[in-house]
Amino acid sequence: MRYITAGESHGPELTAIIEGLPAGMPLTVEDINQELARRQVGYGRGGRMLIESDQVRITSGLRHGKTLGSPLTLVIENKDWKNWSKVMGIENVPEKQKKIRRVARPRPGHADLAGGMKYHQQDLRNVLERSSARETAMRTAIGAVSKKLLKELGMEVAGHVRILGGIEAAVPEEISIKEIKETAEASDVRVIDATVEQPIRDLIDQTKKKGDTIGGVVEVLVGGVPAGLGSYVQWDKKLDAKIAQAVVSINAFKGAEFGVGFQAGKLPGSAVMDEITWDEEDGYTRRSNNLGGFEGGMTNGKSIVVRGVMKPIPTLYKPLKSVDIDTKEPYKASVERSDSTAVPAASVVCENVVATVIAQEVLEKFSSDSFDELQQAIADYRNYLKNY
Ligand SMILES: Cc1cc2nc3c(=O)[nH]c(=O)nc-3n(C[C@H](O)[C@H](O)[C@H](O)COP(=O)(O)O)c2cc1C
Ligand SMILES: C=C(O[C@@H]1CC(C(=O)O)=C[C@@H](OP(=O)(O)O)[C@H]1O)C(=O)O
Repeated sequence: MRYITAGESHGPELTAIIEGLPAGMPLTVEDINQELARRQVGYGRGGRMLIESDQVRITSGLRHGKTLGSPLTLVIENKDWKNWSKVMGIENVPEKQKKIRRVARPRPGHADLAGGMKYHQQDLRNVLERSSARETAMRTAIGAVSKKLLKELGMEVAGHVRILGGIEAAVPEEISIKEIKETAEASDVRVIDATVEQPIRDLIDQTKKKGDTIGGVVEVLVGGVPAGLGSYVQWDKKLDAKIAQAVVSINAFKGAEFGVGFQAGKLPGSAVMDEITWDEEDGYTRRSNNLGGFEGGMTNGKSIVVRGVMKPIPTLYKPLKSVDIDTKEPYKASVERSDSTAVPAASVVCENVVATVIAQEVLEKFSSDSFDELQQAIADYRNYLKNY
């Protein structure tokens, strides 16, 4: 399965084409819209989320609720476009009506300056329009399709906020598929929970008042994943590495860790490796899951546990020092309307990019021209693993 996304933050719409889905997979617009709505939650977001109410339109690849195996095209309208059409000027705008809203004072932490240098742009709006995290709405839509595929094959993906601006949330010690199912069912609540808690709201309010921003850590859990997805035979076949790339590709994400993660650098081997056991019912298993479900770049049958760290939002209402690219004089950075924090939304994005990578891996490993063929192949493989 491969895909490409397109669209500017204040352009008319976001688009994606996904190719390589099996034919005959059940899918509805609601499966995707539900996920898009989850991404829009969270206290601390700016005015844009009041304008958008993301809904997908499917324009190819689906017929009467089932995929056709042909490219699936997804479209999400930017409601804000109507306020920006004269600034964006995609269609011919008469000279007199043109608006520019040029950005010439790059924001530290954003793509503005490096992007302007690289693409020879003197209006940094030409950079920020595409580098904006608006694009994560479409990656969430693609993830929703992936999640649907995984769910039909017995794999659950859930995500939640672990840390927001230094305030920590609790998680279950041992993670099993049952717990992930519960987490998935409760995940809307848990995603919202992180910011409905008064101390966190207070922190966001205070931060906003100071003109500052906050980041955090999100966690994604994937249960029901069979052992043997990914491979050790070549560096670019390692599934944990592919997931790490997907996580760090989310705007503002600066790192990924699995299981005990960076703590592994401080712990003895006895507290990190997951001892192997066997029983009649399940075959091989482990009592612990310190390695987050990966050994040798392959899933080992335990739940995948991956965390990503999101830096604070770079646009500050109390702007940081920057330089005007015309005069080279020191100036405060430009301020575009902005979020104070977007960690709860980003946890939904993280779930969805992880789901996409796993779905791609499943489709690569198993016969998948048709969905029933894929279901059979996974059932046979699970049976094989049990008897190994
Ligand atoms: C859901 C989400 C919402 C975001 N909202 C904003 C925002 O309102 N203002 C802003 O400056 N950055 C925002 N960001 C972060 C920037 O898009 C990001 O920092 C920027 O593109 C530079 O990329 P980098 O941080 O990965 O280097 C958001 C990120 C995500 C995931
Ligand atoms: C539009 C979204 O996030 C945007 C991401 C973003 C950025 O710089 O990354 C800046 C803001 O855009 P605007 O300037 O239009 O308010 C956010 O609202 C979204 O999440 O759908």
